[in-house]
Amino acid sequence: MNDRAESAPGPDPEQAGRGPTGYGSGSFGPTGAGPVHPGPAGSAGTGPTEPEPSAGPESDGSGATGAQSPAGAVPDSGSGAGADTAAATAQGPAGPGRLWSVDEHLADILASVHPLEPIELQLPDAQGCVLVEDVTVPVALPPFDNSSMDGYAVRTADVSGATAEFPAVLTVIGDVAAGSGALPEVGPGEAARIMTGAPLPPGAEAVVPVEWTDGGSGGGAATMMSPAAAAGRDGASGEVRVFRSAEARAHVRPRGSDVQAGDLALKAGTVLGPPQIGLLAAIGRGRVRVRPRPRVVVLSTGSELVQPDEQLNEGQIYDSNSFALTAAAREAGAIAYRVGAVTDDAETLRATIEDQLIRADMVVTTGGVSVGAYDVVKEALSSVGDEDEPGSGIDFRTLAMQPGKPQGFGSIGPEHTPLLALPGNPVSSYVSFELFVRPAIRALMGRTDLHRPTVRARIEAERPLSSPAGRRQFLRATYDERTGTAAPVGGPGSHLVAALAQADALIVVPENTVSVEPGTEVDVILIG
Ligand SMILES: Nc1nc2c(c(=O)[nH]1)N[C@H]1C(S)=C(S)[C@@H](COP(=O)(O)OP(=O)(O)OC[C@H]3O[C@@H](n4cnc5c(N)ncnc54)[C@H](O)[C@@H]3O)O[C@H]1N2
Ligand code: MOO
Repeated sequence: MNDRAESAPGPDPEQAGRGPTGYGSGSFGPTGAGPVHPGPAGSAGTGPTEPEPSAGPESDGSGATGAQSPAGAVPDSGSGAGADTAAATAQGPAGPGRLWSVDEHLADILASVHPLEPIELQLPDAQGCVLVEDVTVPVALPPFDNSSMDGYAVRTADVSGATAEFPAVLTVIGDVAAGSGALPEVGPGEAARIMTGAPLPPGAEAVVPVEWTDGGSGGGAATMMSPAAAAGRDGASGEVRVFRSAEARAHVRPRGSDVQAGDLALKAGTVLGPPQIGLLAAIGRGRVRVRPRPRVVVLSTGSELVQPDEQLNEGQIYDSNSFALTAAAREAGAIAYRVGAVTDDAETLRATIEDQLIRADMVVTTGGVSVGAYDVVKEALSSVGDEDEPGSGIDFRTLAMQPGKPQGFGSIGPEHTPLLALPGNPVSSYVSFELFVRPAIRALMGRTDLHRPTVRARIEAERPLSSPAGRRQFLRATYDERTGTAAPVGGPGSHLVAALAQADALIVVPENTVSVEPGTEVDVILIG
């Protein structure tokens, strides 16, 4: 179960509906989905069949108070930090009203996410993966002395003192091309025409570039060689005039000058980027042991959601979260599978997730985690844990942050696959992804650089920024490295996807700060 194919999955893994068919009908736990599946994963609920959730008063800071609202204006006018903090205080730290800090939530997630077991992968599939073995060099690079220029392989004594006026005249004994096996011996008074990368023939001590010679033409300095085919190998015989002397080993790349046999090419823990993949290929390694890229299944929930390109009817909106988060998961290093929106029906959602588990190292859902009557993720997953399995099940929490207040996290299914249930508001889900999912993906990959870089920057704004008391706020911004400033884009509203698309940074306003004056230095997370 949940076996990982060594090769990359089929084409376009992001495509909806690529879920496995015929997956066993076992349930998540005591209250898991029954054996009745709604259909292939991804096809479930792409059309809204449930009633629309009623639009309750919004408490997510999406009101008119933008980033430039007056000092002290708290955008979260609903059950914001005040209410949350009061509840937490009233009910104690472990009670249902407990407010969790961003750091606590992240720590809990990272404590339960472990690097995936290493596997052997073909080089192209290993890109972005963490190497788990020390790779040593089996043969020296370059494997033989070779020319760094197109020119003539010569004996240095023969060209000593050569000038344009008094050139050395050598007999050309043949061509040495890259890949040449049988090499001509260069004797006194002789030269072999040699191409870049070709082995230095025996007897030769240096290479003179063709530009230092007449190229066999009998005239002045050549700009290039006469093509072997076109010239009927003219130039590979006859005479060549050399206009300059050459030091021993000039334009020769010595065997082993890059790496020697037995050298450590790459050490365990290296992230395989393009140059590292190139080095492995150069030393002849076609397969390496790495931690695989995690397979992350992204599914959005909401009966109001319609896929792009489809007809938008009254009250419907396009599903943007599954696209944004699938792209973000891929960018974080995962193999991402996008599952289309699932309707607000707990059984459908449970069955869809169950269908996906076979190809998931992690599941990410969006929407349905708040307190609405149709908050399906909460309904479907609150009770999937197995009482006999410590740590199993999904825990729904209120976090002291904006956006991203409601969050779910836990593990699901027989393999205890981590599941993060993010809030549905598009900015909330994206910010939550950055803060929680991305580090978790990188932890699964065995990477040590889990987090985005954070810099200190001065706020560039016309008016003070307001932030809800008791919540760490993440304001979308553009960061200017040159001036060391960050300027908010859009306001704090969790629905502002257009502003999010302009942003490359998140301004972090601490929990105990309700107003930030322009010019103040703050932490800024670089997400671009
Ligand atoms: N009475 C309360 N209402 C709300 C509270 C609260 O504490 N009390 N919290 C608010 C906060 S904060 C957030 S965040 C949201 C989270 O709600 P859900 O996770 O249940 O998300 P939904 O209700 O499903 O959707 C919220 C919003 O986002 C839109 N959405 C959802 N999915 C997508 C998608 N895939 N692509 C684009 N847009 C999506 C959805 O249409 C809603 O507009 O709850 C607040 N309410
Ligand atoms: O502000 Mo909610 O906390 O929109 O994610």
